[in-house]
Amino acid sequence: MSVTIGINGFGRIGRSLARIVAASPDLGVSIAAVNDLASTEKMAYGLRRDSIRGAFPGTVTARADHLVVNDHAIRAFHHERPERIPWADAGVDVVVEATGRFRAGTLARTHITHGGARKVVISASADEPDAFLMFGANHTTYDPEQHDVVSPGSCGVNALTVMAKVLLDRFGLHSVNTSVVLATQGWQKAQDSVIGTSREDPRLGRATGESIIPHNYVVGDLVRVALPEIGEMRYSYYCVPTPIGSLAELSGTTDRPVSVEEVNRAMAEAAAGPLRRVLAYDPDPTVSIDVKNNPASCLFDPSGTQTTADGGVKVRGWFDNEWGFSNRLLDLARLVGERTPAPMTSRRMSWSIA
Ligand SMILES: NC(=O)c1ccc[n+]([C@@H]2O[C@H](COP(=O)([O-])OP(=O)(O)OC[C@H]3O[C@@H](n4cnc5c(N)ncnc54)[C@H](O)[C@@H]3O)[C@@H](O)[C@H]2O)c1
Repeated sequence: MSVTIGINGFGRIGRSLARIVAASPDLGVSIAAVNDLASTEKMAYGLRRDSIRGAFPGTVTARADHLVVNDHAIRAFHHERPERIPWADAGVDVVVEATGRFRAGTLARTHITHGGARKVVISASADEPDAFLMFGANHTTYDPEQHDVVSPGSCGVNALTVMAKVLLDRFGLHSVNTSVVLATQGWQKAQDSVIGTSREDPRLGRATGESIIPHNYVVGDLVRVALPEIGEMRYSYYCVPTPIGSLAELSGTTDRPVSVEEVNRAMAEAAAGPLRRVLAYDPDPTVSIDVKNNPASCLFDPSGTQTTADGGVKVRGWFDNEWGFSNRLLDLARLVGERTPAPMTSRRMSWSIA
């Protein structure tokens, strides 16, 4: 069964979703509609040409109110308010909310209450969604009866969570400290614009190419949502001028002293086994650009592992902040779309047939 999605916001994340879906006919996801303030022509151009990903491997054209991607027609809307978008008319089941503007669960829910979609996946660490579901860590807690608006947290949260999950399951983990170094985001400024920034911290309006900019984003709270056993965490988060490719580091204390080899073996086994797709493992010396187009939440780098005799451990992973995260958004869209209970009428019919 294929899940039909609509994308609100055809920016870096929205277009990554479109590229991934176009490249993966077996994914079980199809795009029925997109909404953005931009014209359909600009949406098509943004998908055809990309400074990070290169030219679109196929055809993209704008035709009346449709975006045509490799002969697949996608309805294009241009509404500013989410409650105006007629998702149901376009056959959309699950909306991926990727504008960055409607991160609040209450606002995102209007895609359901007004637009007629069944479920919403917010592409960011949302405010009060029904659930935060990090793939590979707690996505199995999804409850179709309770969870209509869900969020996978952020790209950094996912990278940290999968490494924490392996350490926690294999060795026990507490006293955790994390760092994320994030590639440039679209909302950052090329020149100082501390008044123009929508962010509270004026440093986030400083010129992105000039500085390492601290961001007081509370990444640790969301790792704990997925893995409450690890307890309180400390965290730091920095924005840097690289165009794509980000870094996550996590340190903590294990229940018993472990060796570097044990940690790396545990990560390699998880990457080849239960966490395949969300965790990748690469022993080749890696720098951030090497992770570009990697679909995992985290590309584990065994050269970053350190341990101490008293149970201290430190690990390092890379992540493509757009591509890996967009893959998780699609995983989540498929999860909530597939497990959406059938409407009452058809449910009653299937009971009577049984
Ligand atoms: N880029 C990343 O690496 C990344 C990673 C993880 C999460 N996110 C999150 O995903 C969200 C989107 O990020 P992005 O990088 O794609 O941003 P972006 O700025 O590239 O894209 C946002 C898009 O939304 C459109 N938009 C803005 N207001 C709108 C409205 N009212 N209605 C319809 N469309 C509207 C814009 O025209 C733009 O095309 C943000 O919340 C961001 O924090 C981004």
